[in-house]
Amino acid sequence: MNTDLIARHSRDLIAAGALFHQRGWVPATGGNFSARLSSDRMLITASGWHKGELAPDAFLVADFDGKPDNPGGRASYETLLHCQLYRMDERIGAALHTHSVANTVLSMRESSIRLAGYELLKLLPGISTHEAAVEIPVFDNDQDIARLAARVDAHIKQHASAAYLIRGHGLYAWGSSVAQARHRVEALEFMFECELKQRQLESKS
Ligand SMILES: CSCCC(=O)C(=O)COP(=O)(O)O
Ligand SMILES: [Zn+2]
Repeated sequence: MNTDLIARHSRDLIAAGALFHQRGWVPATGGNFSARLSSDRMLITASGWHKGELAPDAFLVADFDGKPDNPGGRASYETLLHCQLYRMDERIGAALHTHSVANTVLSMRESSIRLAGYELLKLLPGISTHEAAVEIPVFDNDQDIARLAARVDAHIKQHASAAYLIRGHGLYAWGSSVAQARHRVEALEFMFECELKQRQLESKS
């Protein structure tokens, strides 16, 4: 296994966790992170770690069936959602999952979140102007992660998507690298906060 790549991904994912924790997007032990290592392996957070306090031993290597190389390891409970992304598109290099107030509240109210007119939309794939709109789909939560991953897979293969929400749970976003996935999470969380504030203003007027 490429130890340099593991070290670099671990460092970048630890930094992402610290930033997300500072922003309040990964409370308690919520959230999980991964980065591609090869055509059939990823580095993924072990289950139950606080994502603001990750250390190099918080990660394990697993295949795209979610099976850890080290049989004693316990990968994230949501590992199959990461596997779904890496299997779907070989260009995906990292996937990040957050549990923010904004993404959770919005996901409880609507079946998809329309983001339109934002400059930060340009962080999402294929968008080069604020004069654009994207629909972020919302999937019903499910403790059966294999079943949830199958629903996500079927939908995203039909309707290309930059990210998705799970109702009452959180955001999944991805990119070609940890840096790109992190920038997309930051852009999406910013736009979700704007949407939440706009709805609050609308409800007062
Ligand atoms: C304690 S939050 C419930 C599990 C969850 O949604 C999550 O994102 C963290 O699970 P993990 O197994 O990856 O720590
Ligand atoms: Zn979660």
